[in-house]
This record gives sequence, C-alpha cells and structure tokens, in this order.
Amino acid sequence: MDLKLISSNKSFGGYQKVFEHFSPTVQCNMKFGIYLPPAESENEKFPVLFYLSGLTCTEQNVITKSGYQRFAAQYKLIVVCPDTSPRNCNIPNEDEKWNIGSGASMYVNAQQEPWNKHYQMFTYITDELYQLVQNTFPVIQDKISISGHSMGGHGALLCALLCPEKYKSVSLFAPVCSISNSPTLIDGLKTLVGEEKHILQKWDTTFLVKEYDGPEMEILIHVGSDDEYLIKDLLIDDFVEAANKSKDNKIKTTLFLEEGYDHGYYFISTFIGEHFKFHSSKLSV
Ligand SMILES: N[C@@H](CCC(=O)N[C@@H](CSC=O)C(=O)NCC(=O)O)C(=O)O
Repeated sequence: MDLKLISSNKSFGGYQKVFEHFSPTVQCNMKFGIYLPPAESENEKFPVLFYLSGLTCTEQNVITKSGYQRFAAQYKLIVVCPDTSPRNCNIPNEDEKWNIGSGASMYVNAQQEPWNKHYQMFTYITDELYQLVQNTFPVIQDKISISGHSMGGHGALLCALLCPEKYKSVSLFAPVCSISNSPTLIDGLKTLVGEEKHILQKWDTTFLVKEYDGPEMEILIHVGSDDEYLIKDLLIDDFVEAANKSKDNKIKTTLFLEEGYDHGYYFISTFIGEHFKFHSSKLSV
C-alpha cells in the first residue's frame, strides 16, 4: 500500500498532513487528513479520533475551518479526517448534484449499479482506513473513537452502532439521525442502496439504535437552535427518544441545543474543544 504525502504543515507543535492512496475498497484514489500531535519521544503512541465530514465537504473543511489542531495537541490525539466519498469514478452525473454522488456517500455500502463498484464507504472507513491508520501511524491500537458532522454525524453513528467494538466513544455535531426520513439525503441514499424500505432502514440510525445490543455507549450531541436543517433533516429528537429506550439502557445520550448557532463551521469551531475533552476522557480510561 503506497501513501503519497500531499501536504505537511506544523501546527500547535504537531503536524497536519494530507495523504493520498489507492483504495482497493472503493477502487479509486482517496485523500485523508491526519493530525499527528507533538511527541515527547520517538516511540510515543496516541489514541485516535476519526472525524467524518458532511455533504459537499472534502478532508479540507474540518482541517481549515474547525481549529481542532489546538485541542488535538492539548489532548494528544491523532485525528483522521477522511474525504466524504469516492471521486472521479466516471459515473454518469456523479458531480451534478450536491446531495447525490461526489461528496454525498452517506457512508453506506452501495448496492445499486454503477455506484456499487466505488461507493463502499462504510467498509472503507471501518475496515480499510481503520487498519491503514493502525498499521502506519503511532497508534494505541484499541483506543479509537469517532465523531462527525451532519451527514458525517450519521456516518459516525453508523460506524459506532454497527461496529461498537471498534470505537470507544462517539460524538456528533448536528447529526442526520434518521436518513430515510431526511428530504435532503433520501434521494442520495436511494441512488446508492435502492428503494426497498427494509434496506433503507438498515442504514437508518434511528432504526439501528432500537436493535442495538452491544457494549454501553455514551453519545455527546451538540446542535444549534438556528440550524437550517434541524427540524426537517436532522430528526435528533426521534433518535434520542429511541436511544433512551435502548435495550438495558445501553445507550446514553447527552444533547445540547445551543441558542442561536447555525449548521456551519462557526458552530463546530465553538464546541469542538468540548468534544475533544469528552473523547479524551473516554480514551484515557
Ligand atoms: N447546499 C449547500 C449546503 C451544503 C452544506 O451545508 N454542507 C455542510 C454539511 S451539510 C450535511 O451533511 C458543510 O459542512 N459544508 C461545508 C462547510 O465548509 O461549511 C452548498 O452546497 O453550499
């Protein structure tokens, strides 16, 4: 596996890097950002936080807009920021709409042709990139957590609910919590997995949380009261209600509705420090 270094910039004593590699899972070149915190010795190893971005993003949005590097250095976390979809796959209309195709993988494994050859993002994130990071960087193997924003919040929840053994903690910024009921995301999801209700629900975290039977999980959620997607697309209350009824109370949610904030990166940069503190406390146990 060849990793090509695209950029490397010193930040808060560590390094913000971007790499590109050919992914056998999604059959195209993929970029990801990785922040490596300042190390006290050559052998020092760190916990990892994956951060999944939302619709229209590349790995660059969170790197350049959230200011997370200050907190990654403070809490000594490696942070991995994948791109949000395969790109340049020669699929008809793949770049035409902001909520279908490029930048809109929904973090699922596609079943529909011609998307299924490339859009295997769930497996890319939870298997290929997960192992690549473990095998290539100075990682404490079992200390890995996940966070995400909007469509990436949906993605982070999918990863945590379907592979709970892989993630120690999960936190969400304005997450899409019931993708099969989101007018903004449903067409993109149908394009990838088809129209059958039981398959759409298989990728819907409010349905998945009702069946969850893994280890105990605490979920931290922030959302702004002026978020333009709050009522129509995020459906956070439905998720929290379902989570609160989870089997043996295995899932606990802490939801903060933050007055006046919208959906964008000014909101994320305001609360990102709290998310790093939350993950650091779970990863240091
Ligand atoms: N249609 C708009 C809005 C796109 C948008 O708001 N994208 C969000 C994620 S939304 C859910 O997944 C985002 O993170 N944008 C990047 C940013 O830097 O703000 C458009 O295309 O502009």
